[in-house]
Amino acid sequence: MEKYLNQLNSAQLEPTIQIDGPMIVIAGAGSGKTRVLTYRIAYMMSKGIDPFNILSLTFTNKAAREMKERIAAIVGASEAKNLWMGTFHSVFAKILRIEADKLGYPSNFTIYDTQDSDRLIASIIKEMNLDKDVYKYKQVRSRISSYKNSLITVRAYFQNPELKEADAMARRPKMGEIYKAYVDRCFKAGAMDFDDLLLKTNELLTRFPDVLMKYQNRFRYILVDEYQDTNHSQYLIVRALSDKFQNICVVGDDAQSIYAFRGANINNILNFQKDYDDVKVFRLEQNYRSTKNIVNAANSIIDKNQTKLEKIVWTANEEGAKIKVNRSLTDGDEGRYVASTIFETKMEAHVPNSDFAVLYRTNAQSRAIEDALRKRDIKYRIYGGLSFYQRKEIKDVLSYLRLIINPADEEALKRVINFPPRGIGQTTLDKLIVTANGYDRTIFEVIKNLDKIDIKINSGTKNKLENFATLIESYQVMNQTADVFELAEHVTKSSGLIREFNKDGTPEGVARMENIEELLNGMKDFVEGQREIADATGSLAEFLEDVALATDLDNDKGDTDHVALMTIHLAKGLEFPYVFIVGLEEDLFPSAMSMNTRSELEEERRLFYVALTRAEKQAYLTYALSRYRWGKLIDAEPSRFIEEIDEQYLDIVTPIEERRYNPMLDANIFGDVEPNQKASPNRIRFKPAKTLERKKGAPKSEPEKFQVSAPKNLKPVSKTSNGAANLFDSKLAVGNIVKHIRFGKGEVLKIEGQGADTKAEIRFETGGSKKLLLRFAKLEVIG
Ligand SMILES: Nc1ncnc2c1ncn2[C@@H]1O[C@H](COP(=O)(O)OP(=O)(O)OP(=O)(O)O)[C@@H](O)[C@H]1O
Ligand SMILES: [Mg+2]
Repeated sequence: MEKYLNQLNSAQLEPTIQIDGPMIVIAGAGSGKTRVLTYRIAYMMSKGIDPFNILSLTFTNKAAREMKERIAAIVGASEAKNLWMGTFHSVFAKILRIEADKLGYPSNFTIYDTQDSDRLIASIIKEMNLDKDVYKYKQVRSRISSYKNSLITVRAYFQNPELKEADAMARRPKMGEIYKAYVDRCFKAGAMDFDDLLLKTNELLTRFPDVLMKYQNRFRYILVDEYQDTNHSQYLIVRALSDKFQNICVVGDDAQSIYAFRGANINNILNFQKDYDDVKVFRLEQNYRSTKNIVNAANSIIDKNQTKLEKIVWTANEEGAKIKVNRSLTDGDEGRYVASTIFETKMEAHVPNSDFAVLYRTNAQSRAIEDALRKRDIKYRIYGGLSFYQRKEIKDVLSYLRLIINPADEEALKRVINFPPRGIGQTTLDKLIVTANGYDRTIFEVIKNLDKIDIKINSGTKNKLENFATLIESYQVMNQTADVFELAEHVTKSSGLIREFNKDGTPEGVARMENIEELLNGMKDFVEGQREIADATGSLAEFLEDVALATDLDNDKGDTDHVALMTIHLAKGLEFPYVFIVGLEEDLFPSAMSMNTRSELEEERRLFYVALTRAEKQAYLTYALSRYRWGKLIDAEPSRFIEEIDEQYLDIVTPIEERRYNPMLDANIFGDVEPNQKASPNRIRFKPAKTLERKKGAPKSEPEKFQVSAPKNLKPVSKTSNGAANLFDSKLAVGNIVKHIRFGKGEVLKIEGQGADTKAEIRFETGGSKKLLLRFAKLEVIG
């Protein structure tokens, strides 16, 4: 037997060497699903299967790259080159380029990113004179996205009165018209958005049986990772392609299905056995990633979900440390806790930054963490959010490049026609758009034919427009001989972009220049790197495709040693020795928007399961008692997910819950009690109540849920270690001047409420007055 197969346990070996027929591996986190896929491909190749016939679909391009590297290490780099591996989007974008003409698209079609789609939708809403507060472009985009992922084309939309009714009920009766205009405009611009890459592939495979047959014969063996998060459109593609040979292997974990909000359908995994004949089902039970504590805690969490496939997950790994639960006063404190813990762990355990990940529910939470890490001089990187390629200056450069390849690209043209400023105003652009729509031509075609068509533009402006077109055409000529790097270098200089960004001399301007430099460096790398890949030529078109489909995770060259900051959604499939899950508060995680139904709440719980199972050695759960959200400081209470974990797996650094005022606990809030109470018999404990699920509509505060018992030897104190007064005990009066750790100096305007609920309204010098709950606010009386 092949030597590398020794690196699998017997349960993993079975699906690895099962090559023919439909099969599914359903298994919990960290049990080696991705490993099975990787080794299976290597095994198939060693059995003589042509890599050309293997299609492997992964969740990120990074995952595909890593898999390919691993396979290359086993079977040799030259063999692995020919594998088709990547995300659904990147693989099918390639196929669509080959077959584009069948669908009436140019093979060099542009891929619109969400920013491009948003801009186009906003522009259509404006052109149609619709109320932009009713027709919010992001909501409209996500609605269009859900039509596309359910394969509802414009025609299907108008044939189905129920859809129109549903949109009318949602106060958006013109949704269908916007959808149509959007689709028409994309088509005319030679552009596909992300959803089109799947929708058009489906169209291709259903309308052209010969094309379907071609790819069925080509992809005789299909493998899909993270199958639980495929949407309907992806599902149909896989079905169609695998229909002839039925050599389809999918792996997944229903407990990790977390993309329902983007159309992922958990039923795809649940129904797999019904979709094919004689499906072989494999289960893996041993987790290799995490300690016993983490595995057991994760099991205890997911147990609370009703909709799930029963699974066993166990590990032979060591017991490990308990999961640390930490409470902070504010999000700022939470950040400081994370940063100092990382700092200390690094010192003690001599581990690199890259051993740590901080995971959060929403991107906005990263700021407080970043601040604290910066203060500690700990290098970090934020994944997600605005990707490098979406930064303004980068998009400007890319827009010029996109126009070279596809001058019909309306969004690229609108971006740079007057940037750097060349005297072509918005009025002119509006005229061009209206004329282009009227003649059913592209804006670029209109510019090229100004003399032949009916458009009122003065001769000065005409000249400017013609010069712009000539500039783009000169780049097109250069593109025939120059490589991406040479071309981009020329474009940034001759278009005036460099001059424009250099002009202001501000730090922002400098940063923009550095980013452009970084882009050019990346292009140089790309040109060099492409020589290593079969079929790749290092062309501009290839570069733009890479960029359009790059997720932020893909840009990670692994060159610096940094702490990873990302949303939980992005962390799927990854693993880190130390994982912080921050912001574990009701309304944040679980999200306030996902608590209306049981199924939404169960998806949040799966998200928590995904987060926890990323940790190898140590997991930290943190929450704050107050947090800035939407520009306001609001009170928060601990997430139900903390309560749901069996407490034997937890090490509660600070007491978990005090919904009623408790002086013992307050002493601790103010930092008088040493947090390190690990060995103390007097630790504050809580006991979860019988029913852990909060009933819909039930009040949030249910004090009887917990039996809080305070350690006897703790005394409430009124002075914190940094000297600020515990104002709950003190006599704060109207007119006092106080200092707040965050807002600075302020005057007390009003005091209301009693006991634990005492609040003070304070007008701060930094602007505005705020109401603060005294037992949480760190106030120092200074006058
Ligand atoms: N038989 C094995 N021996 C040693 N290590 C293993 C074995 N199987 C898996 N691992 C390791 O365990 C970790 C988890 O494996 P893998 O990422 O394949 O799990 P997964 O089921 O895909 O997890 P997830 O559900 O999070 O995607 C990896 O570091 C992997 O290398
Ligand atoms: Mg995996």
